[in-house]
Amino acid sequence: NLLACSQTAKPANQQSWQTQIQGGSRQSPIDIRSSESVHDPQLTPLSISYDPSDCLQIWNNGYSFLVEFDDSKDNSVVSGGPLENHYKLKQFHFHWGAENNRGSEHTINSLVYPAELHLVHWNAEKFRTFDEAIFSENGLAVIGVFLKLGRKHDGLQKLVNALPAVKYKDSTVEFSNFNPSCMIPSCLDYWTYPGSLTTPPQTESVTWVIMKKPIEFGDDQLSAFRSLLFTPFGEKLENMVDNFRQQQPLMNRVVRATIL
Ligand SMILES: NS(=O)(=O)c1ccc(C(=O)NCc2cccc(F)c2F)cc1
Ligand SMILES: [Zn+2]
Repeated sequence: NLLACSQTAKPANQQSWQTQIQGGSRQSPIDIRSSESVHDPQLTPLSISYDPSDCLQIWNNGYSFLVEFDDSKDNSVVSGGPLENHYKLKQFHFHWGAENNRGSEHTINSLVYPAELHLVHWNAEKFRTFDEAIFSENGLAVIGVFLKLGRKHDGLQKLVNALPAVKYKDSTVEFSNFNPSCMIPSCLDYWTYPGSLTTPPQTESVTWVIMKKPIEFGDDQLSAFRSLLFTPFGEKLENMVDNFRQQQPLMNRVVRATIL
């Protein structure tokens, strides 16, 4: 008939107001409902090994601050768990809120954490560069670690002390000999699901590994994150806060959980 059907079928839990990329079916972040996750006995522990000498610099890219690694060698890698290949660490960054009641991108049974760490790795067995992997199925593996407020995190302080040098968008500072292993929880239990980048271009190339246990850090350390700026030197000061994306519909995905 001439009248186009206005009521196209939408996946049951897709909300019209969700900022869905065109036809996105596996967007991130999501709310992880632990009761709906599937315990998968085949999920082995993650094998994570980082070389602090691969650490190069910190860069304020106007979304977050990235600690970037030399991915020309094979020293800082993650494998095992849900990953078919070994993935090289490219950078890590954080997402946080203006206030303590928001900040993380993923949530656990709707529980929000004040910040979330993302360790971004790319599949160096299947692709030649990070830029190629970012646009490819199984191209990236991002380890997410929740941060909760409590005791000061001694390992993080070296990073916090460098932040004033990258206050403005597009500033960078040399940063070396930092081992990101200090930010991995001692409990290696995790959830895993197929998803996307949480910032543009939101490509659906990410195997997400979300650690079940948070790490702790101090109020002053979170304040240092919040004193960064979205804006370049000379422009209106806009504090870098609330740099997290809204949760996206699960659609037909299953979140798997370890039983370690
Ligand atoms: N928050 S997250 O962990 O999901 C995430 C991880 C990495 C990137 C990224 O590298 N973007 C820059 C970038 C680099 C190369 C090519 C790109 F298209 C691109 F967006 C964005 C989001
Ligand atoms: Zn991120």
